[in-house]
Amino acid sequence: MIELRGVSKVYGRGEQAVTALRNVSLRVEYGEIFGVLGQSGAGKSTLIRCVNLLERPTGGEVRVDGKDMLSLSPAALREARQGIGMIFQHFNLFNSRTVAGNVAWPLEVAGWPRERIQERVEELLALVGLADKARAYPAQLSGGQKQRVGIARALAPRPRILLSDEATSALDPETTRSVLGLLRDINQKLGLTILLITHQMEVVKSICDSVAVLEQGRVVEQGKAVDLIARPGTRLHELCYPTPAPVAGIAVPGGRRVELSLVGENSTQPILTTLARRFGVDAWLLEGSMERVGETRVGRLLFELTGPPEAVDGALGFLREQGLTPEVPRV
Ligand SMILES: Nc1ncnc2c1ncn2[C@@H]1O[C@H](COP(=O)(O)OP(=O)(O)OP(=O)(O)O)[C@@H](O)[C@H]1O
Repeated sequence: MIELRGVSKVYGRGEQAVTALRNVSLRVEYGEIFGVLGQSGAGKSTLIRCVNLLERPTGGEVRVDGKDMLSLSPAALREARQGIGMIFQHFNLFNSRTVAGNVAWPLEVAGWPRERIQERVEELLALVGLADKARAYPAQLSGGQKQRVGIARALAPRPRILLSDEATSALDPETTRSVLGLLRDINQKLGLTILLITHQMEVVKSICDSVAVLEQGRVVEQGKAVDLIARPGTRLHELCYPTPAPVAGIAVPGGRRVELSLVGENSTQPILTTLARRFGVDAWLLEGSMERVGETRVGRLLFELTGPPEAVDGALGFLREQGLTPEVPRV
């Protein structure tokens, strides 16, 4: 488990001082994939580097597996870092080493015997689907393959935690999907806790269990990804479903605008026809989508209801009874 409590980070001093993190608190549970989403300059890299102390926070507390990282001796910190792997946007591979040599590197540094290293490297290359590339050099690999080597190298010393610093930002959408699939796979197979930073909503939607939104060094929202995405009014919901200008301009005369989030089982009900049949209202669909957030189906419908006011009220009451909490947003 990773816990940041009131972490701040200021680079430089006096007039040159830049505050990168302001009183950041977050908690990553064992075995989950936790995403930190933010725009460029929000402080994401600083935050993730504060976990393994590649950056030392200016204030606050960093706990990893219950250990107070800031109070560790240099030797104890080196040992703690063995339990925390890291992968990077630009892979950071050694170009003069083969794929196998790159994966072996942390094990050589840790003093593993040669035969065990070879065995472990073979196991890892099989895990990331690169068993046939052991003797290739990074220059001979695609971006996705390079990131797989990065992942194998990070996993070599059997860490319990993996930090991912924009690991898919330099990859095309299809390769991104396959690398994210691999991360989800190792998360499930190895019970690895993953903390990742990203500016891509797609990354959050496809693999994150929990998420924190970082803006100007502050966590402005934190929780389960599905809950935040499905709840109108949250930052994540707005980022997922920005109301397009043409829809904002449409108004059905006398209509009540309704935004409905459908999660899990609710997403499989014929909700609009039910409203029409039971209450005699008309539903004018403005926008709708249905997608997956992790393993859960999440849908969103934006529509206007028309009909006698009692019928429309009845329809809204029915939606509330179903636990669908219709929100009526501003037009
Ligand atoms: N070593 C440093 N010295 C001074 N300022 C820094 C340093 N590293 C980062 N900063 C500043 O801290 C703020 C947060 O930077 P950080 O790199 O953590 O953000 P980020 O969200 O990761 O951005 P990006 O997505 O562009 O990498 C920025 O204003 C940046 O200019």
